[in-house]
Amino acid sequence: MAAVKTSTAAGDAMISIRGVSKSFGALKVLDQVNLEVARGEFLVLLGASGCGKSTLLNLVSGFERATVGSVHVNNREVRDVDPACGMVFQQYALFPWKTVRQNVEFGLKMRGVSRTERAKTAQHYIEMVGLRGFEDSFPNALSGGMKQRVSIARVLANDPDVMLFDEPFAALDAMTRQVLQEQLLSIYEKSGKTIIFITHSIDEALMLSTRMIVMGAKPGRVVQDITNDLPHPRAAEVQLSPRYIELKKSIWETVQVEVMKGLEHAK
Ligand SMILES: Nc1ncnc2c1ncn2[C@@H]1O[C@H](COP(=O)(O)OP(=O)(O)OP(=O)(O)O)[C@@H](O)[C@H]1O
Repeated sequence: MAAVKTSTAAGDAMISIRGVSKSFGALKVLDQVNLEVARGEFLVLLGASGCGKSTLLNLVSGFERATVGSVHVNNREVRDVDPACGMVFQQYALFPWKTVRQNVEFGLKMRGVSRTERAKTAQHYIEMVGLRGFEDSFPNALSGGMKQRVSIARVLANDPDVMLFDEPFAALDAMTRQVLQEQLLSIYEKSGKTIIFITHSIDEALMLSTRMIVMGAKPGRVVQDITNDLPHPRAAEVQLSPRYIELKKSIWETVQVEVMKGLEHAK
């Protein structure tokens, strides 16, 4: 699959997190995180609840600033909310008073893209996520899975360098989740976007990623960095392969140790 091409060669990092620590008052949430994400990589962040995954994503998107260290996206230091990054949240964050088309067009309208051009772009992405026929529907008439597809189309329409996903499928039922995983995978394989994706599901991480980071807690830091070399294009059958099971076992052991440590701390 030509678009799935990552490189960690110096200077080719799309995202550079350098010596980043983050505290909220007295609480140190991240400690000395160093992470380079290559252009076209699909990086999944795993780790116990509260280890700082969302905080790390918020630092990349510019919603938060590091206490120490710096974050660069496409060679530019992140100092504010950055249009180079598109974010998809667990809760859909759609405008309830706008139709599907208006939601998808929103960022383009803000950037002054002409009416014809944005209608064309919105239609392209609405169809890509399988929502043809729902252009004029309002969010409250859509299922959770459909709303999440609108969120994905909206981010894609803005054509960001980086797409950030904070547990986007966590609230969905298992079947819808699998369909959306397959759609996202196919979009990734075609677009070659750089992605950081948070999940609590090791299977979701293995299905989607090219690389997985397990974070430890208190304070949050990187404890395991694994390349996911399962071949693309991926389908559900990959879960039966010996390599899948080997990778799953390795991650599971680390995640389990970190979760147990978290529970000990909480006593
Ligand atoms: N704005 C904030 N102010 C104060 N504390 C915060 C803030 N944002 C996050 N925290 C704290 O930082 C820690 C890490 O939170 P974060 O949401 O990054 O973890 P997480 O790994 O994404 O958790 P989960 O998997 O449960 O979503 C938590 O203890 C949280 O309470």
